[in-house]
Amino acid sequence: MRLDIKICGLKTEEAVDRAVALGASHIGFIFFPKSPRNIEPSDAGRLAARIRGRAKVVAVTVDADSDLLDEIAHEVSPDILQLHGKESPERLLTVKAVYGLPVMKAFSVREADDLKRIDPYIGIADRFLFDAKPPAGSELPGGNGVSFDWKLMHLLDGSVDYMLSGGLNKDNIAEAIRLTGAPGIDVSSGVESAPGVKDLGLMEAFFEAARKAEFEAAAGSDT
Ligand SMILES: O=C(O)c1ccccc1NCC(=O)[C@H](O)[C@H](O)COP(=O)(O)O
Repeated sequence: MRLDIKICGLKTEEAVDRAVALGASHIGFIFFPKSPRNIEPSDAGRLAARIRGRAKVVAVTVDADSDLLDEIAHEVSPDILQLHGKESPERLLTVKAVYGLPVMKAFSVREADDLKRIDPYIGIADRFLFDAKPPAGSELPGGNGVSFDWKLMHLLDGSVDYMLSGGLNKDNIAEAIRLTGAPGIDVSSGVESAPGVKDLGLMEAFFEAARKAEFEAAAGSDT
């Protein structure tokens, strides 16, 4: 299976076009006003229209109310909703029923016990995203550019579908793929020159490193 690569927090036509040209499977838009990557639903809708059908459009929200989700559904027509707050399993069931969309539930991880928190969501979330815990004082639940101990992923049941996230960049992605065998990876600040500003050169280097590591992992598993 080809490795899924999600680039998150895009705000410009140039960045969206390049990410898809580089082979991004998922493009994430952030709907969280405190984030430097926040985007208005109408602007995200225009960017999403450029790439529809070529990459999955992911709407990232944090404990969003129904008004915001309605607006996103109407303006953006995302393929996937990423819930990056403290949404309960019941909230996921409601969101899935109302919008008829797959849901990727984000969890922050520091230690083994953090992975147990997914148990009530199994069979409800369509996919998980494992991110690092935000540093003390951060107002953002994601996009902090910090990693967690990737070896913890070995504790997961092999049937759990997930994206590995948190502090990934061109220099560490090969090791992250090698250690985890993750089916998907997600990056935001590791391909930025400043908070919220995507760097096309860093994006290219990230893809190159990730695809090389993917190839090497596949070659290794054949021998
Ligand atoms: O990126 C943000 O600003 C953000 C804000 C609020 C909730 C989620 C957010 N990002 C979600 C993502 O999927 C990021 O790609 C993920 O946290 C990894 O970010 P990074 O460590 O910067 O690569």
